[in-house]
Amino acid sequence: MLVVGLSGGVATGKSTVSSVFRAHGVPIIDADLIARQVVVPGTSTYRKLRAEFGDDYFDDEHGGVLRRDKLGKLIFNDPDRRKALNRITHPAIRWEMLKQFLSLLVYGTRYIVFDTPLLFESGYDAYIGTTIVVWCDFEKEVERMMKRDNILRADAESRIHAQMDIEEKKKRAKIVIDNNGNIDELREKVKEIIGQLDKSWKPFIFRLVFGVILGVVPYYFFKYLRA
Ligand SMILES: Nc1ncnc2c1ncn2[C@@H]1O[C@H](COP(=O)(O)OP(=O)(O)OP(=O)(O)O)[C@@H](O)[C@H]1O
Repeated sequence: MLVVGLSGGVATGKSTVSSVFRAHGVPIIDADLIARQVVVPGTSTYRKLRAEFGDDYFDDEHGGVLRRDKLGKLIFNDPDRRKALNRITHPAIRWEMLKQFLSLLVYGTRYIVFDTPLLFESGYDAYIGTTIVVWCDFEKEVERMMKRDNILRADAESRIHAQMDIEEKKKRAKIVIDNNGNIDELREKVKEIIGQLDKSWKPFIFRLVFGVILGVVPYYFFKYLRA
């Protein structure tokens, strides 16, 4: 199975791109969604977060849900608290991603999209088949974020600056999508990429290599046991 990593800047259009893949029947592993799911009340990650950050960061009038905005502000300016958050949440996120990946592997999907804003920062790009970066000009990125999230320009700009430079991401990507046009143009570009991926031999090669490994490893293992 070919894994297609999808990344970009903040509000450059990743979700819009992944929705086109989804509509085409391609499974998506959505890192943002998983990051939200692992901290819902009742999970062990939730309990650890509550013990670490205290009741102020949880909204008990609404089921005790995590106050993401408040925690986001805290960790934005405090690297130690950010490390504490990552130490608690990252193992759960990685485990959930692995579970989803393995179930899709068993299911036999030709390729999947792994949608994660921190694809390059996390170093996952080194392990996956191909990478897509969707970008737009800084000014458009700021405007789209301000409109979608109803935030001030200064907040939008600082969120962009907190991430890896988009030019660096573009350099490291195999496929770069320019999202300076309108949404329909973006959708057309994604459909073209889907057409190329559908024709690609890469998923077949990945399956062949995986199949060989699955056959060869047990063969030598049992040979070794019998010797
Ligand atoms: N080509 C476009 N023209 C106009 N608006 C767009 C375009 N592409 C995306 N948008 C809008 O910009 C906003 C951000 O897009 P989207 O949510 O897809 O970005 P994202 O990269 O997934 O964001 P995030 O980094 O927050 O996860 C949305 O409101 C979306 O509708």
